[in-house]
Amino acid sequence: MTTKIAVLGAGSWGSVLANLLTENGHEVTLWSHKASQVAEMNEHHTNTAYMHDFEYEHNLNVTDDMKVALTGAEVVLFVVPTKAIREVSAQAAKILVANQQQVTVVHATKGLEQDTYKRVSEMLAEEIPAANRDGIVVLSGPSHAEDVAKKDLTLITAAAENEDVARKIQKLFMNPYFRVYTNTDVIGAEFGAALKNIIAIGAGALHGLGYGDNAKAALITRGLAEISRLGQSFGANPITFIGLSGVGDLVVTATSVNSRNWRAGNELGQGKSLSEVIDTMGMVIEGVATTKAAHELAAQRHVEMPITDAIYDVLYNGAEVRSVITGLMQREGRPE
Ligand SMILES: NC(=O)C1=CN([C@@H]2O[C@H](COP(=O)(O)OP(=O)(O)OC[C@H]3O[C@@H](n4cnc5c(N)ncnc54)[C@H](O)[C@@H]3O)[C@@H](O)[C@H]2O)C=CC1
Ligand SMILES: O=C(CO)COP(=O)(O)O
Repeated sequence: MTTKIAVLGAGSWGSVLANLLTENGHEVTLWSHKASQVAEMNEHHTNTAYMHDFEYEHNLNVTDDMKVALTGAEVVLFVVPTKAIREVSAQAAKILVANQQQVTVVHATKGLEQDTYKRVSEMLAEEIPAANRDGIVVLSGPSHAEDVAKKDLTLITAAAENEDVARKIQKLFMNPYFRVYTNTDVIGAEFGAALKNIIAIGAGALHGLGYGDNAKAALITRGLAEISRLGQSFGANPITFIGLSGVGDLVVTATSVNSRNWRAGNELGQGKSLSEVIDTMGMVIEGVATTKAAHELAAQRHVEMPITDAIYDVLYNGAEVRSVITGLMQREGRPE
């Protein structure tokens, strides 16, 4: 059955998800706020600023008019960076309310809001109270756009409090190379998604400094412990952190050259400054802002997150990566 879907955000992930949904036979309109990008995608079916050497389905509609994208849509997928979620969803809510339209809201964004520390689904629930028919569905898991574009095998999770709604979204995305599981632990899925980016920066930094596989495996393992601690303090199910949206996403992000967060960490490890790294990436490095939010949130809730704190010191206080590693290694011995 064909579903009419609006995808808001045409960076690497939004555009590739929109392409996959189009391949799956749905009627998809992708919205971008950049007119030049819309022209390129409609005329040449390319999106060179975000995806090199990739040709999109020719029947994927791209527009810079959000009303065109939303009108008639049954499902709206948000894939803008965390810092743009409120602005874009408030704009969408106005259009949906004026249209008297009810939609299923899905997001694939990975981060926490600055200062409020809210999860993306909390922001969306606040911004789209009237037009949101089903609660929010979170799409998360180990899924670099670059691999999905190549139709490499990818498995992710659709998390929603209402399992029927998660199943509905699962069906839209499933195809022979893209397998979707359902989960009802929205809190766990979102904390796993947001916090793994912090650890990926750390893993990249270890690589940039020349550390070996033992160090990287240890960082991933102890990183997962602190992700899980903070998530559980909000009621997340610990099992979620050993699933696709937990360890799955952590492993891919903390080991892949496709990861923007890993690459940022690698460049920091090689001695570049944070501003240089941000200026040259050209895409969002969610882990930088999330490190600040998680560091502050952990302090507020008295949750121990030593790796996050160390990465915060590197990113925000100018600490040397090697010296924070020494600090972590010399912490008092404790049971695992
Ligand atoms: N790239 C990937 O492989 C994956 C990314 N994600 C998540 O998806 C989200 C988006 O990431 P990417 O697509 O990689 O980012 P990106 O940097 O490639 O693209 C972001 C897009 O959002 C647009 N945008 C930025 N600010 C905006 C605003 N204020 N209003 C409207 N549009 C705005 C940009 O123009 C761009 O089209 C992030 O939270 C990321 O963690 C999740 C899974 C995979
Ligand atoms: O979340 C991702 C893969 O699952 C993408 O991570 P990066 O933003 O680090 O590329």
